[in-house]
Amino acid sequence: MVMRSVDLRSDTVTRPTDAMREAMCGAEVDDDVLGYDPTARRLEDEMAKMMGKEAGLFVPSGTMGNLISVMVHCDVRGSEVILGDNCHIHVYENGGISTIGGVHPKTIKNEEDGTMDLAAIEAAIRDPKGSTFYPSTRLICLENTHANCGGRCLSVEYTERVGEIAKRHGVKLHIDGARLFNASIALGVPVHKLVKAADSVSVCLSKGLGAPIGSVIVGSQSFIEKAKTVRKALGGGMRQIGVLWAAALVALQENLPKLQHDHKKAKLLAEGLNQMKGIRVNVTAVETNMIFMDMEDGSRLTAEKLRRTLEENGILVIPENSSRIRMVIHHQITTSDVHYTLSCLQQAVQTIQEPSRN
Ligand SMILES: Cc1ncc(COP(=O)(O)O)c(C=O)c1O
Ligand SMILES: C[C@@H](O)[C@H](N)C(=O)O
Repeated sequence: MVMRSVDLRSDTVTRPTDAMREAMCGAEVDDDVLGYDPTARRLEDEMAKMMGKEAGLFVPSGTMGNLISVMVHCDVRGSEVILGDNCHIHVYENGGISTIGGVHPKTIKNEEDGTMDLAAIEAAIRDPKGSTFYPSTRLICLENTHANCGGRCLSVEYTERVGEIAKRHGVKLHIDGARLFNASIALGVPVHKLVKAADSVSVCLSKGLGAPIGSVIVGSQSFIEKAKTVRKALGGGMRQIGVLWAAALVALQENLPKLQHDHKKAKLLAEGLNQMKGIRVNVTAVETNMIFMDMEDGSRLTAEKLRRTLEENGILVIPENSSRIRMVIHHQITTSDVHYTLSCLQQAVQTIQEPSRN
């Protein structure tokens, strides 16, 4: 019997569509190290235009996009970057900005909504007069949407305020925009407005947009030229990348309009989960495609028990910790998959909490 499969582990799990595979087969390509792959160039220019920046550069992953951006902005020894203590760059990128980039992190507490307190950001900027002892602050990093805060969106107003602080102190601003398009759709704001204050942005096409691989960093022409050199040094210079970018172009056309449906399905799932005994979801905090499902104390529910039961029903999720599960909606999750997940979870919760009844 073929087991139904519902993969809620992340929006990075999507498979290329037939249209993407077709585009990959017929992609126009060239050596992107010795010159410019024409398909890559087309998408880099298109992304830069969408973001309101001068230029763009393909990178194989969002991790590399962030690392390159930090290394270009912090190209002097003793540089320091201000970033959230729960942001992807600090938590999930192997400490690359320090171990590879040689950049010192100065973390500030991420609030539940993904922001960092504005006063705390400004207070964290080192006084240049103290340069005998202190690292020198060269960059502030934001993350929009904020993955570890449950896909929360940073507003234009907040981003502009951080940009003003950065400008006031001669510091650059980078946005990890892995899911920037989700923020744009959720807020009803074009992406170029969300990143106007940023000197650089890293945007993933391999997340909600459903491309099989790839991110793009955008910024000034001179920033992108330096980024290209750092990308090569990191081994990210690739040859006929048009094969990959062709899929990303299709993803941009096919899936951008679908993000709003991902958000609606996330809300539907969150509301259904919240009805279950022993389960708690902050439904208001579900702004985009991510849901954090918490098990209440005394509920006899654990993330591992639920993960295992769901897996037995073909539903894949990732526990955040012993009493929290993350679920991420993407364009290959149907509304029927959401209902199936809810009914399997309802059954699991009942079985675990009232074993005598079954
Ligand atoms: C917010 C955020 N930034 C960056 C990344 C890194 O992207 P990649 O997995 O392509 O390295 C991810 C996850 O993948 C992410 O969720
Ligand atoms: C786990 C993390 O690296 C990935 N960005 C995700 O959200 O799935």
